[in-house]
Amino acid sequence: MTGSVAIADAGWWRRVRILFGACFRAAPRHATALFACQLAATACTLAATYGVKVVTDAALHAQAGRALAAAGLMAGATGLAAVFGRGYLQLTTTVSERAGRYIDSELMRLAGTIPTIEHYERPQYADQLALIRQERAGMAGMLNAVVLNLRVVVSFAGGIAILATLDPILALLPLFGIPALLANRYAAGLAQRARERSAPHTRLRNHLFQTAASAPAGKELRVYGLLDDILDRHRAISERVERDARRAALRGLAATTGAAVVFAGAYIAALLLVLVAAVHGHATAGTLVLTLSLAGLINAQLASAVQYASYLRRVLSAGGRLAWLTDYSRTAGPDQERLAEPPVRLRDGIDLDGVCFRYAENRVGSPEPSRGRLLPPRQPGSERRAPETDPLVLDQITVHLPAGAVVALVGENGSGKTTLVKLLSGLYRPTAGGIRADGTDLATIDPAGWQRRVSPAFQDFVRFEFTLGESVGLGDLPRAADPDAVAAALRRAGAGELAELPPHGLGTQLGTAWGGVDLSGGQWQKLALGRAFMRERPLLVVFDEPTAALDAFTEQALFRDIAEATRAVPRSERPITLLVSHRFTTAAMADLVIVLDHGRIAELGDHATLLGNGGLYAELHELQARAYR
Ligand SMILES: Nc1ncnc2c1ncn2[C@@H]1O[C@H](COP(=O)(O)OP(=O)(O)OP(=O)(O)O)[C@@H](O)[C@H]1O
Repeated sequence: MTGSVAIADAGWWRRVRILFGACFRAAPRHATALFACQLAATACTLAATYGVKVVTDAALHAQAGRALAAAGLMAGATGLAAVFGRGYLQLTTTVSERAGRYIDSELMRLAGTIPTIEHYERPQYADQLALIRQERAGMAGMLNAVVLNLRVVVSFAGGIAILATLDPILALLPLFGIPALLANRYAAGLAQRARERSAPHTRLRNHLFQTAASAPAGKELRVYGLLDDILDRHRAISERVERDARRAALRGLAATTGAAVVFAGAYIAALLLVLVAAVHGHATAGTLVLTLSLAGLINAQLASAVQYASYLRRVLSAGGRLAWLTDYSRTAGPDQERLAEPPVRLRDGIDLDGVCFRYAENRVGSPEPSRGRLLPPRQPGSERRAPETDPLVLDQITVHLPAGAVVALVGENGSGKTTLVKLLSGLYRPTAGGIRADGTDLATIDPAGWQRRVSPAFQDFVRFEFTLGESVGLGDLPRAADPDAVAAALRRAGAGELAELPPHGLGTQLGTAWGGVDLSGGQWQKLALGRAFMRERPLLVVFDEPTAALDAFTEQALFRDIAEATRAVPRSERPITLLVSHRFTTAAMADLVIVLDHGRIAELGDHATLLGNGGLYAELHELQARAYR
């Protein structure tokens, strides 16, 4: 394990390389042309500025030919600067769009390749991701930011060189711009820190907005009359964010205004110097006009430098987050070289050996190792540091899940069933203890490989608003476009009739937001079940209450079919089937029932034995049976 990963770990040079790499990889020709255009435009602007002196002096000395030629060259240089400037703008748009697309895919890839899901629940990680999403458009402007700063540097250097030829003292003028640059750096730092401080509040504000503006929450908002409450919360949190940003902006403004006054004083002094020299005949009128133009150019560049330097800083700090995410996704995953492939078939089964789990690091307010740092998930062999005070959600779970068995997991709300399912699916790693598949520790098996051999139907399944066929076919991407495979999976999920859903059967678009069809809660659940049936040779099939929206009889029939279909396959070919349900008719079909109570195994055995024991299982069974009588 490489330890914690911090934003500050990514040096400036690395950030530049990452973002430059994105721009040049996304649009190599356009990026090169963009550079050339901006440099050419800058050179033309400087040439046109110097032309002012030549034209003025030639006119005053009645050198009409020289004045006309210089004016013609000036006009040409100005025209060319405008053409290059337009070309530059066009190229900037193209490069930014393509680099933005490239960075978006990179972000999706990085966030999605971390094999476990613990990081999604860590506040610090969520804040960083929210900031990355906010700043991702800015990252694509890296090339633009560099080129604009380069233009400022070239204009400055050119301006100084020309001023030095007029009077060496005038070359000192740009030095008075340094306080402005420092003040800008200070102001940008203040604004950045304010943004980082506000990240959790901004995230909450976005959540409130999404809640108030999204369709799924619409029903409860109306029925419970929650809108005003949400608006109040949104207003309060927004004011807090804005107050912090305003305070930082005011302090920054005070610093940059002071620095601007310093430059204005130097500007006036330079003009007086040339004016006095002109009055005494030591400088020509052309020199005076050129000094005026150059001082104006430098002043404009200075204002731009302040803006562009802060733009570059922002882009680079966003680049730092991208570098952080790159490192985080690399260190969060296990060492690929030491990983084994999952077994082809389970011969013995899955053993849980003293498995403990706590969500310690994910809790809001859990101690941070250090500012801005995140601990990657535990690697094999290293114990996670979790405060002893945090409750264990799973405590000393030791059980053997025999190969080919149908196992039911029952227990009251919050007893740890879903958590156990996620551990078995390789989405979390145990805080202590181990899980072994045919004797091999899951921590040493490639998590992505293991997850490819798990067929899950989760309680909080996703409603993929694609076509109906795609929504089911996603369960096994290589066969996603095979209508026979999709229809068969739907039949196994007890939803064969959905294959004929009007108007286009499997080709029917789902989701009214896309002009498609909406399904009932139960139908959406059956699609999620269908996805779980797509995989051909899973080692573990998990149904984590995917039938909560189905009536008891449908659920019973469905699980009976699943159990029968499983048992029809030779035992050596069967996956382990894990059923999580609150209905005891379902548990009765299992070979083995695990009763969880407050994260511990309360009872273990088959339905008949557990009923005979007269323990928690029998008690809950009796309660439910009474409710149905
Ligand atoms: N992401 C999380 N972060 C922190 N705590 C969590 C998280 N998910 C679950 N918990 C806690 O872990 C405990 C077990 O939750 P789990 O979802 O595993 O229970 P369950 O038996 O599946 O419940 P249910 O029957 O209601 O689905 C609960 O106390 C819950 O509050």
